[in-house]
Amino acid sequence: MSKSKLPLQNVCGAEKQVIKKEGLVKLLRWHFGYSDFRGKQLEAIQAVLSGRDCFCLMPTGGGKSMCYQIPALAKQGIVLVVSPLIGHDLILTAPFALFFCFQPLCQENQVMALKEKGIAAEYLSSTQTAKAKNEGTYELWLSMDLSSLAVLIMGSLLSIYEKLDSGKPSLRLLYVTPELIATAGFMAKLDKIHGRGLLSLIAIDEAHCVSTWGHDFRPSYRKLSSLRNHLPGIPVLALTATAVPKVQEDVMRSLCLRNPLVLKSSFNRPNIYYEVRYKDLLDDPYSDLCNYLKFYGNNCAIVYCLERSACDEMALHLSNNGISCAAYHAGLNSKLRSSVLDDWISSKTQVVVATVAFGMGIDRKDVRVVCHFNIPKSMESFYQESGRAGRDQLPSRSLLYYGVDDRRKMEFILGKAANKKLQHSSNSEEDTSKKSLVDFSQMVGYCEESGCRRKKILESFGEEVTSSLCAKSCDACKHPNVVSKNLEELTSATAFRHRNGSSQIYMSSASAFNDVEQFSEFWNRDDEASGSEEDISDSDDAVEIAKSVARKSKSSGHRISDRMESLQRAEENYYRTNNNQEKANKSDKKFISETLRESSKQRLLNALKQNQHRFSNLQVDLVTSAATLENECHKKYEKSGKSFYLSQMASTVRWLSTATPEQLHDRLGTTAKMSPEATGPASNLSSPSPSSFDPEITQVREEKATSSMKSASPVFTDTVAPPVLSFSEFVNRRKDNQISTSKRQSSDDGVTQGGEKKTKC
Ligand SMILES: Nc1ncnc2c1ncn2[C@@H]1O[C@H](COP(=O)(O)OP(=O)(O)OP(=O)(O)O)[C@@H](O)[C@H]1O
Ligand SMILES: [Mg+2]
Repeated sequence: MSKSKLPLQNVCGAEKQVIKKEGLVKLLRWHFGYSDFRGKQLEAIQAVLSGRDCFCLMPTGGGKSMCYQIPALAKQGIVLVVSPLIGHDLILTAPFALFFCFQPLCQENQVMALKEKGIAAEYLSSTQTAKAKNEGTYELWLSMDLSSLAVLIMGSLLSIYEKLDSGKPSLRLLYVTPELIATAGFMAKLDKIHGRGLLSLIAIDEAHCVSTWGHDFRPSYRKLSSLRNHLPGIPVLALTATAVPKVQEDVMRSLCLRNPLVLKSSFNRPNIYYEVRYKDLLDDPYSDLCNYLKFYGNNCAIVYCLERSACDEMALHLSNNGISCAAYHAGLNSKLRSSVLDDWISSKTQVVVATVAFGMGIDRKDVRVVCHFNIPKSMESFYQESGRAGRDQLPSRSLLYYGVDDRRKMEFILGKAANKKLQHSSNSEEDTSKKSLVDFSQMVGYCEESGCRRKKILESFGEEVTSSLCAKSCDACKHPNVVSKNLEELTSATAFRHRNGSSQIYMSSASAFNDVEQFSEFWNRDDEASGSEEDISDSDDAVEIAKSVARKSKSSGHRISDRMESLQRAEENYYRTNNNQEKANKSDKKFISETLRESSKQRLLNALKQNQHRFSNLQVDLVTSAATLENECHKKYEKSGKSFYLSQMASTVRWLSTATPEQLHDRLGTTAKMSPEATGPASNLSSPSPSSFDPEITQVREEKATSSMKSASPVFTDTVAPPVLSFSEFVNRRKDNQISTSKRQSSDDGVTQGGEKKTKC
């Protein structure tokens, strides 16, 4: 509902004087309905209103936008808000991307929300796209040659420019992208507006993007450094939620802030409970996640996976288990993405399974669970992504599934990216290339070291805290015994894999990663101007999505406490079972139950089904094959115990995702036959053979087809099958490994943080 304006003179008096709190609170209440300012909001607002630069670090969902929205209402003039594009949201080549660029949803979203409140706000460029779409001219745009297109776009921009040029523009907030700032035309416009004394503040949101040391560096942000000299006398407000001390300094220097007021709130998100579960110790991580999500009924969740194909597979698995969910990633066409998002925002689906490209600018406040099914690339990314939970400040959860193979895979990808960067960069950039691996090691520490998880997050941002701050709201503080038991098991169960060559799966198959597109959604952002097809949000999506967000986002607050209670109970049960199991294990550590064996067979069967498209030339009965593989593991590890059996099981499941038909054939022995056309190399794997007809396989294919899934998982053509060692071989290797582990630990002692024992395997 539109509201009349509060007279500005009552709020903001003479320049360079501290603006009284009462007047600002009045604006906050009047326009936004909030009773008081949060955290450092008031200080930031007062600083910029008095003409001072300000660097403001506030946690995710902390309310940074308010720090420039209130000044826009309290003082005459226009507030220029710069915020980034989403990942690779450009579909056209650079020059036209400036105009066609798909405005961050946060801009669209914020502008619409502000307009609904009667606050005059605009964003430049995608307004034209939206208009064109509404007028049915969008298709026409796409078919036009570039010069006519440019003329048309420039014409459309004029309406906003006209507003800016009018004697006394009523505009309060103007949202733009850094790319637009870098153009001579727009800069000239800004000069004019500034010359007429109409610019009151420059706000740079997500300011960490300016730093090559930040987790989300964007070259276009670098160009913002010229703003300070170009527009003298205008205060600059830099805002971010994720910047370690080094990045903070880099941001302030790069943006040429002068004597800024530096405001740092704690990064702590007290309403988020942090937990890590270990894939290598779970019978079936997929089922575990299913059970976890089921406790939430219809609550809202995001599950992040590393690859698009993994998103598809996970979404299929969750759906098959009765969870309403859908996959969302850049590999889907824009219509499908739009409808997936629409359904999630309107609560038609409960869970979105997505790559990390999903989330930025989607201000759904009531996300109760954020799950990372693969380890994120850095603590900053993890904080930002997990921070999408509980923006309404209500209890929420972050759950990370950690797997040793995932860690190796990520190390490989980051290493490869760093090498690639080094080849194309100067020596001065060498440090930043290596940085990604250093950042990642922090994330590994979060998973593999004991001690409070919250403390680790906060310390990674340079914040010193005591564990008591956590108040048992992470698994390590709430269930320390279970966590240390898990870490011990993880160490012993995976130690031998260090030496038996399983890491070769990634190291020897570098060619398999040539399909970088698979991963570029999370690491290739510094390539913005390339016009990559990695557009997670193209124009029509952006407009529709933002509208949906504004229209349909509804909180289900009153049901949350009930659900949190039931989750609490479920969690207690989980740990009780775990504790009981620990006791049971003490009495008979080696026991591998029939139930466990059955679920292992099922797990192998699922893995075979998921990878069946690559084994299409192999004549096998899937159920028999699963049983053969399970039996092989059981024979070898029956006497050595459950952990080893589970570890081998996990290893075999992963091996199935990379093995060639020949390798599987060799391992299955007489239970499998190669069809005649399979005698050549793995080149014909993707063409289904008529002889491979199997109703079960066909059903899986159909399911995949109907859900528009792509069988895009990378094919590792030269993988090495992990040998199933005999028990004596295993013990010998383990002994060797323990010796090398103890050597490594003694050399590590000097660098172990906080006196905590390292449990890296
Ligand atoms: N003083 C306040 N009192 C209550 N709610 C507030 C206050 N200030 C902001 N909010 C609300 O908090 C939510 C998060 O705000 P905002 O989007 O500005 O967070 P942010 O710090 O920019 O987060 P992110 O880092 O994720 O972008 C919004 O719904 C906003 O309306
Ligand atoms: Mg924000």
